[in-house]
Amino acid sequence: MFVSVPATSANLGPGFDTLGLAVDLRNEIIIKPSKFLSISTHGEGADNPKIKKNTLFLNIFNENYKRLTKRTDNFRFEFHNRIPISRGLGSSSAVIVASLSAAYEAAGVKYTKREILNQALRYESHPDNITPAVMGGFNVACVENGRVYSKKRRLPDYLKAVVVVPNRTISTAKSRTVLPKMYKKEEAVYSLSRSSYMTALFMSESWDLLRIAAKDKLHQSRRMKMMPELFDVQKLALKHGALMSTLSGSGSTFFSLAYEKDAPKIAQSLRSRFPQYRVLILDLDNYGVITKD
Ligand SMILES: Nc1ncnc2c1ncn2[C@@H]1O[C@H](COP(=O)(O)OP(=O)(O)OP(=O)(O)O)[C@@H](O)[C@H]1O
Ligand SMILES: N[C@@H](CCO)C(=O)O
Repeated sequence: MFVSVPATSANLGPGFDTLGLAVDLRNEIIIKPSKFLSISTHGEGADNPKIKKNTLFLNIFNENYKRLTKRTDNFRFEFHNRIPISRGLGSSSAVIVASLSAAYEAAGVKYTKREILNQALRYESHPDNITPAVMGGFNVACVENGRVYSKKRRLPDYLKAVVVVPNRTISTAKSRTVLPKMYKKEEAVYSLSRSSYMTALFMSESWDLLRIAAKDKLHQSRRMKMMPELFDVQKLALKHGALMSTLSGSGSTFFSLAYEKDAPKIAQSLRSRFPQYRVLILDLDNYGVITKD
């Protein structure tokens, strides 16, 4: 069995815990029945003993395989990781969505993507990464009584993502602790209005107004202060034609959306100014998690 799951960029500025989209940078897992548990890890995290063990994947897989089959069986897992870990590209959501999909496939139980998404919410309480990881495309999502209600819009081929991946990791849990418990009404309205406007722009493919919609007062600049050079990344990307440029998830990656023709010059300017960071031009993803026998 083969499972492939995309990286995701959440929040998109003002859509804190609600907006997200998928990019074509995928973790792939090959799973085969085996006499003994066996794991091999390649790519991102392969040199990190904690990631190599892949406890997060195995715990979710085993729990759900047992729930679905009432059995415990052994498998061989081969992990090919491309999503940078703890950099704001949804690495934890990718693991959660991939392990759930793998458990349903291995159990031979019929399922829908919506079921995977609702199960994924048990392991990650905000839906903005898990929804595009399952569905692909741009998604707006909310949670009611333990279920995810979401709407997807496919993304066109002529748009690309330019992502700047710093070498510093930022854990989501830690990055949430720098946020205030209370917000002023003006801050809430500022971001709420832009999050709604951004959703309307994505749904109507009105890309040229995105940079107004992408501003935020809830989390972005508070988090960017932990890595102040990100303000320059954002300025430079916008100066060279990015349609919007936002902190990806809780950081440290910075995500810019651009017309295909502008992506190389945005990437080039970022590479020359920040040679220590990885700068990637990525296709957007409309498929979400994929499984094959
Ligand atoms: N490929 C992987 N294999 C095993 N564990 C992983 C893998 N990717 C992520 N993890 C687990 O998820 C944690 C990272 O989750 P975290 O939410 O902090 O970052 P992220 O999902 O990359 O960022 P964001 O949610 O902001 O997009 C890691 O510390 C590790 O425990
Ligand atoms: N909405 C989440 C995304 C990161 O998982 C946050 O900003 O903390």
